[in-house]
Amino acid sequence: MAHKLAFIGFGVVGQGLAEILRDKKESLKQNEGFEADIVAISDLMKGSIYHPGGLDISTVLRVLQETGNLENYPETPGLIRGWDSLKTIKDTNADTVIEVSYTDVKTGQPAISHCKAAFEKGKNVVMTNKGPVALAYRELSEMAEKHGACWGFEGTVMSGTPALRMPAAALAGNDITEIRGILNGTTNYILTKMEQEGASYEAALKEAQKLGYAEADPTSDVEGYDARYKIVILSNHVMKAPLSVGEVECNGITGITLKDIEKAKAEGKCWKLIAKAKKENGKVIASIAPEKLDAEDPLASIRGAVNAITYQCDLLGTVTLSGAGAGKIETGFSLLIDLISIHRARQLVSI
Ligand SMILES: NC(=O)C1=CN([C@@H]2O[C@H](COP(=O)(O)OP(=O)(O)OC[C@H]3O[C@@H](n4cnc5c(N)ncnc54)[C@H](OP(=O)(O)O)[C@@H]3O)[C@@H](O)[C@H]2O)C=CC1
Ligand SMILES: N[C@@H](CC=O)C(=O)O
Repeated sequence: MAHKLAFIGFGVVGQGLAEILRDKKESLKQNEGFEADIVAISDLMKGSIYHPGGLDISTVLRVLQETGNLENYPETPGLIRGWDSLKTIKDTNADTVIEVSYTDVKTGQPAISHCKAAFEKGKNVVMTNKGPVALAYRELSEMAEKHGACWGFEGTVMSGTPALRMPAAALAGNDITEIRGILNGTTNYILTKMEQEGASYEAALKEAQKLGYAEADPTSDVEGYDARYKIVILSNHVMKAPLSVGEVECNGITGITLKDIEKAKAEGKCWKLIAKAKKENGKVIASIAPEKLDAEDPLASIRGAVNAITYQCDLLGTVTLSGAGAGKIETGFSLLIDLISIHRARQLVSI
């Protein structure tokens, strides 16, 4: 049976997943037995459409590209327009909510309410929005479990690179005692552009925004708040150690000038925004701060919007993973892998 999806938010990442579902429809069916219908999309400014029988993805994407608004989706018998996010979550026939609205760095809202509304209805949530995972991990995990729903959030850390799934699956049994990484694509892109091309901070940030890497409010990226959310998610989910956002010391890259970068380069070093979490006496101590790295540091060679993370494991030693940290298709893929996992679990249950 095809999964029925409702999108809350339909910006860069939402459209990325829609493109993947359009372009890989046949191979996903053939290789995974996976089929999905987008039944609803509710976006703040781009409008809202719902059809219980499914929307035509190619038409959705074309209409949006040509007119910028979903209200121009052609009239079809049974089509409903104008439902807000909560009504879409509660009252459509979707079994899974794709939460890709913006990340609010202070309250995590309205995305936390979106998750709660979905779980109360027994609906799965798959999301790249970091707010709910960083601010309400425990409450939402318990709620999902209580209502028999799945909660996927691979894309909240390092986009589609399996920074959460890899340790959970392949490093299970290890005690992960320390995590260190470059977890924000926008800032790494900016620092790389400044270092390699002498670009100004402002020009590099503008490019990162154009490429779809930056947050709706890029202050989140450059001040380190986005990386702070990610280290909190890693601490709670991967290290199984409760850590709240307020406990993480946080400094961004706004104080780093072209002159600092040139100076580091002359010393054979480079500036990176480093996220760290370390278990100490049963507690996790975490921080976000720019660091001047030696060329031999494994994180020094990570360029552009690529991210990297090192897990210190008691049984396996040091394991480093690198890959995309942001981007339309890369992050769209993170939602797809969560959906495929739900699909595989559903298959196992029905055997
Ligand atoms: N871009 C990336 O590479 C990555 C992004 N993320 C996260 O994924 C999420 C989506 O990112 P991205 O697609 O880039 O962001 P965008 O800003 O491109 O898209 C977010 C969309 O959500 C809409 N929106 C905001 N609030 C609501 C609401 N209450 N109800 C319905 N729609 C709403 C916005 O509407 P409108 O603009 O029309 O007002 C916008 O279209 C964010 O939380 C981000 O932190 C995570 C990993 C990587
Ligand atoms: N703005 C974020 C997007 C992914 O989380 C980043 O640049 O890493």
